[in-house]
Amino acid sequence: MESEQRRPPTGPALVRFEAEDLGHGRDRQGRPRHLVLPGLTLTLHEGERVALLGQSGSGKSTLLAELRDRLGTRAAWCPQHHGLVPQLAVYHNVFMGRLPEHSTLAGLWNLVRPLARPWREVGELCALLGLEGLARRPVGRLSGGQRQRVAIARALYQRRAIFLGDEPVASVDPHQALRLLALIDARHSTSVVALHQRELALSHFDRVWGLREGRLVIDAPTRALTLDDLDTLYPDADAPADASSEPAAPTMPNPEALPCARGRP
Ligand SMILES: Nc1ncnc2c1ncn2[C@@H]1O[C@H](COP(=O)(O)OP(=O)(O)OP(=O)(O)O)[C@@H](O)[C@H]1O
Repeated sequence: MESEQRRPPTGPALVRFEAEDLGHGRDRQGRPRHLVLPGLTLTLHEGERVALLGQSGSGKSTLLAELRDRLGTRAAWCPQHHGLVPQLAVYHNVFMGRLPEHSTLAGLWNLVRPLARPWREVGELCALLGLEGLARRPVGRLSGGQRQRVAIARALYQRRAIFLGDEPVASVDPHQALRLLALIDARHSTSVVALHQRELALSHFDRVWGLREGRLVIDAPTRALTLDDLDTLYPDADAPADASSEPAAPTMPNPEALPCARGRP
């Protein structure tokens, strides 16, 4: 199990950024108006499971949006705020994951009267995600954790090779987070998942991308990293409870020691 979780990536590059400026909006030269990640150099390889870390505002969603653009229909997408329609039932929200694949008529018909096959498929996914019996319930009447699982079900329903998730396990307990990540892994050969649970990043993923102040400061296999390395991504985190001691200055991982400085393993 351990070796499976930490397998080194061997697949070809799926997306490569080479000193690229990522941000929001475009000026006349096609450069971002609001620059978030200047000069980003990064490669996503097929077969990798990547944890994307960094404090709020560090650019995780910006990077995921760019990956999503480049990967197009190869990637399933689970957005940060779920993107669900609260008035519609769980079934319809999950079905919308594949709406572009259906004709307009089939899509509309299915809203009124669910078609047998998607009804069965969505029901199976709901059962896997602990949402049994909720297919007809409007999403607006679900708990935060249940909504999160509906958003994951919708992404799984897309049946893509790659999974991109913006904090898809933020509202569930650690045990459930592991279960959900296992379901995601079982259905996708490659994933990039933004999250804040550092232990989970080290225990579950092959690689960490760590963003801080507009820079990719960690790009390393998890086996080469410690929790202390990941702590450096959160300079604004609360000081230790022991008020008598001087707060320790944040220590960046030694760049020479990190595999992103040494090249790929
Ligand atoms: N549509 C947008 N237009 C302009 N600036 C934006 C836009 N979306 C985000 N930003 C800015 O880009 C920066 C990075 O935001 P981003 O959402 O990528 O961070 P994040 O790491 O995902 O944060 P969080 O963990 O809070 O979701 C922030 O300064 C944010 O204000």
